[in-house]
Amino acid sequence: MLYVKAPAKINLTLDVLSKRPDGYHEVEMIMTTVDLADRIGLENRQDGQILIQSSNNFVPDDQRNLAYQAAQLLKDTYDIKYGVSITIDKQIPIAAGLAGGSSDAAGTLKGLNELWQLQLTPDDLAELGAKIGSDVPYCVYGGTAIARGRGEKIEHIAAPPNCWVVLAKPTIGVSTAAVYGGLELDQVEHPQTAKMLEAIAENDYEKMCRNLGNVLESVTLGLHPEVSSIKEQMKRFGADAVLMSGSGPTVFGFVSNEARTTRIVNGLRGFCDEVYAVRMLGERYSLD
Ligand SMILES: C[C@](O)(CO)[C@H](O)COP(=O)(O)OP(=O)(O)OC[C@H]1O[C@@H](n2ccc(N)nc2=O)[C@H](O)[C@@H]1O
Ligand SMILES: Nc1ncnc2c1ncn2[C@@H]1O[C@H](COP(=O)(O)OP(=O)(O)OP(=O)(O)O)[C@@H](O)[C@H]1O
Repeated sequence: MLYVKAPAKINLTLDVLSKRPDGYHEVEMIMTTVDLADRIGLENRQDGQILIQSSNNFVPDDQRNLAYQAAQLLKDTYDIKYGVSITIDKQIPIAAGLAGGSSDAAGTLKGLNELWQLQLTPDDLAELGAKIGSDVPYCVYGGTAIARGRGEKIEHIAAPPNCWVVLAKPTIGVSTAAVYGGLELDQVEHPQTAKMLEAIAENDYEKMCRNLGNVLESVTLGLHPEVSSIKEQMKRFGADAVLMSGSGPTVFGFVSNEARTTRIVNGLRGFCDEVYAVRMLGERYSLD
């Protein structure tokens, strides 16, 4: 059995520049991986079948699973006769804005590249991953990056200033397509992506906190007011800065000190089931 870690990501910024003719949106977003990860087990099969087993009943166990799609794509592209049993130990909240499914797909691509000895480069895997979903190429590399296009054009940047990250996911799940669909582009307040890049380059924690921004946040807040109240609580308990990740509904808060992190986590647990204190991983390939 080969094991691969598939970490979650958060968006430090998420800007949408335009709507494209293909139905996707042109984005510009800074993402970084955090140390909350699914663990994927891969075992070769001689019968050619792809089987999925997961610790979580809400994870689909058929071709709807992005890890299944990753295995199928490799089989089809490289005419592989083997199959694979994929076990997903799910730690990342589902439909949360943390790229859980995309990271499972990326982890499966990387793991099968080894198991089936395909000798593909990370760039090859990222290009294949784009066929599965917009976040998959980024998840192949991990670390800190600015993503453009529909999310598949990746430029690696330095690790953000070090701090604690509190994640809180309300019980609702959010459909990414519905959130992009609800975006009114002429009304959005664009984040200062250039300032965030400066903050990271200068390793300036306060500047990073001041420049968090996500244009999808107001859409999700409109659909799910409970996300607003989690943001408010996180600020009230003492987070330095708070933002929704991706299309939501997970909210993250940055905290510079451990004692305050513990206080925020304990405070939030009162009315939110899924709360985690994690660290940013910073560099690409840091889990490999
Ligand atoms: C919100 C983010 O997670 C931020 O990292 C991503 O932009 C979404 O990435 P994802 O979940 O991998 O998205 P996909 O599976 O490729 O697309 C889901 C749906 O989101 C919308 N979508 C996604 C990406 C993009 N650049 N523009 C879009 O409009 C489309 O309606 C698409 O049908
Ligand atoms: N391996 C997987 N893990 C979790 N959900 C998956 C997986 N494969 C497919 N799905 C489906 O995808 C939907 C979205 O789940 P996921 O956890 O990937 O969302 P997300 O974290 O919001 O992703 P993103 O941030 O990339 O938009 C789920 O409702 C589920 O039905």
